[in-house]
Amino acid sequence: MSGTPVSFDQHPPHGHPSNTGPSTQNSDKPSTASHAPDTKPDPTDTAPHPILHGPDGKTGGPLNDAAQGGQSTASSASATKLAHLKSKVKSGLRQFPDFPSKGVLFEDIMPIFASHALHTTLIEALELQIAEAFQTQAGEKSEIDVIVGLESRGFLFGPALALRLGAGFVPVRKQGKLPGPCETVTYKKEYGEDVFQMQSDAFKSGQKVVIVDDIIATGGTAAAAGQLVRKLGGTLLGFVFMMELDFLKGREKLDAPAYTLLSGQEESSGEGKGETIDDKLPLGRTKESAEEANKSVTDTGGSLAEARP
Ligand SMILES: O=P(O)(O)OC[C@H]1O[C@H](OP(=O)(O)OP(=O)(O)O)[C@H](O)[C@@H]1O
Ligand SMILES: Nc1ncnc2[nH]cnc12
Repeated sequence: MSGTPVSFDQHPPHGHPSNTGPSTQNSDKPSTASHAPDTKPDPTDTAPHPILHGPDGKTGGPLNDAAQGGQSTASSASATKLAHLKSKVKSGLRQFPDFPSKGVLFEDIMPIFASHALHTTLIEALELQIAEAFQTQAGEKSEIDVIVGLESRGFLFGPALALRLGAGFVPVRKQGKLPGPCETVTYKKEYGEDVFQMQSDAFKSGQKVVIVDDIIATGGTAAAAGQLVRKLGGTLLGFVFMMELDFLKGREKLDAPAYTLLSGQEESSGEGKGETIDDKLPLGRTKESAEEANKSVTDTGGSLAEARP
């Protein structure tokens, strides 16, 4: 039913609208469907280490890979902590079928920000994720000069993260909102087309930039932001997302490493490899609508390379 939220564990595996069986995601607590999630600390929470999506799309970012050959106690503790934080963040998500249009399973992140505890946990998790991804020290000034946040949900946590990292914050906004000379890119996203802008003097050429946003779906939005950063002469270190809708393969549109805290809409109830795109479509989405949503940036001013570095 349109507009009715479903919990993380309730939403069916994409591509299987009729499959309403239990999720196999992990032992994270399900979010509550119609009210803000319970945010009390849970001493019994023993979630396994979730997948860290590294730049190659496989398990583990740079630190994790190195860790496989002999992890230090400190990095091991940090990985365990990150796993715990991710599990908490995930408990604050909820899903709305057929929003904003039919066939889209909307991931609602707002309960996370409605809760002081979950909001705090999210910022901590993102800081740790960035420390792992870019080998910075949590709590210390990083080599990152600028966090670029994407309108509008990237504005919810980009500035807080920038403060924690000792970096500046620069917004990418929808067309017509920023004064002065701007760079402009038109792009396609999961549900429609949009135009992004960035002020031409937002940062200095050569500054090190990390782009953050809540969700990467088809990747059109993030790819467009990457183009803007490059138009300004920024050194794009990578992208960080709260969540990735894996089946839409958005990271393939990106030309810098991408890291995500959580995966969404990825379960396939054990069908395993060899699934077609039809098997991976959420809630009645047609192959045609998914392919339409997945079309690349329309006004790129340059081609997008492989996502993997
Ligand atoms: O990977 P894609 O398919 O491009 O989609 C991802 C984008 O879609 C949503 O933003 P939206 O444009 O809905 O704006 P909002 O944050 O203002 O709601 C989301 O916050 C991402 O920015
Ligand atoms: N399924 C989805 N849920 C929330 N935000 C999105 N942005 C693009 N696709 C989305």
